[in-house]
Amino acid sequence: MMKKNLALSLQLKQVSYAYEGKPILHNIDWTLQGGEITVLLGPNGAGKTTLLHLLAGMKPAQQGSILLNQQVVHWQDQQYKKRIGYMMEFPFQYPFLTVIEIMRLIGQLRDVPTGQLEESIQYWLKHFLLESYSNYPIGALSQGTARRVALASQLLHEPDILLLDEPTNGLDPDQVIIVRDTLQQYCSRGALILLSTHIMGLAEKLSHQAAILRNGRIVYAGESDGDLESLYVASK
Ligand SMILES: Nc1ncnc2c1ncn2[C@@H]1O[C@H](COP(=O)(O)OP(=O)(O)OP(=O)(O)O)[C@@H](O)[C@H]1O
Repeated sequence: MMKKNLALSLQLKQVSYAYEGKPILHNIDWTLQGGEITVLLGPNGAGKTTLLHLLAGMKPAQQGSILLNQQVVHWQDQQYKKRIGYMMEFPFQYPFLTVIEIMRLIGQLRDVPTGQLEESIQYWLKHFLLESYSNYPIGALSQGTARRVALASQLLHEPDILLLDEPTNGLDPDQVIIVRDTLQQYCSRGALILLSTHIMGLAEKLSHQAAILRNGRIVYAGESDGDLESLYVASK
């Protein structure tokens, strides 16, 4: 069993968010810890992606704040962003770039030194069985392959906070296992991992902590060693 990394925490304090006046997240109070995988569950439209956007610094919280190790972080803080890997639900907007091109681009944007970047790219390509696709355009890949590229791309700068929006969508069972094992290994180094998923089996196998978001409110947050599905149903 991995150890908690008490030196790393991410906290939402009274965070609210609305789209065009329509409230989506309501006064969220929630703390995530390094060395743990936390899973975020909730029905379609509950606000999971919006919450991940706020943690990734893609947009500012309209009320409340986000704290890294008890210090408030500004949503555009570049030092904060360098510590984050964010695998989005629909990750790639550049279908004509090849796998290696997109990985280089993302690594460069994250300031990974060139030599280290090439080494890291080769490591993760091999790890996710992607070597034979390195010169394929992203747009020519299956959904599952593209998602593995997306995850590999977010690990190049070795972030200690990893946010993942439905990371196993479109993956076959073998690939789900590779992703699961990768996240467990990565977490055991002390990283903080938060993923949203609709797949209860994955959530139960993978996570240490779980939260259930319904209508923009966290209705459960705690350890996920029990029967998450029953908890989920009971939280309606
Ligand atoms: N850019 C936007 N403008 C207006 N409304 C939005 C925008 N993005 C999301 N919403 C709305 O906010 C609500 C929450 O969306 P969000 O994507 O955060 O939910 P989710 O829990 O991730 O859903 P899913 O499980 O379907 O991915 C939804 O009602 C959605 O329609």
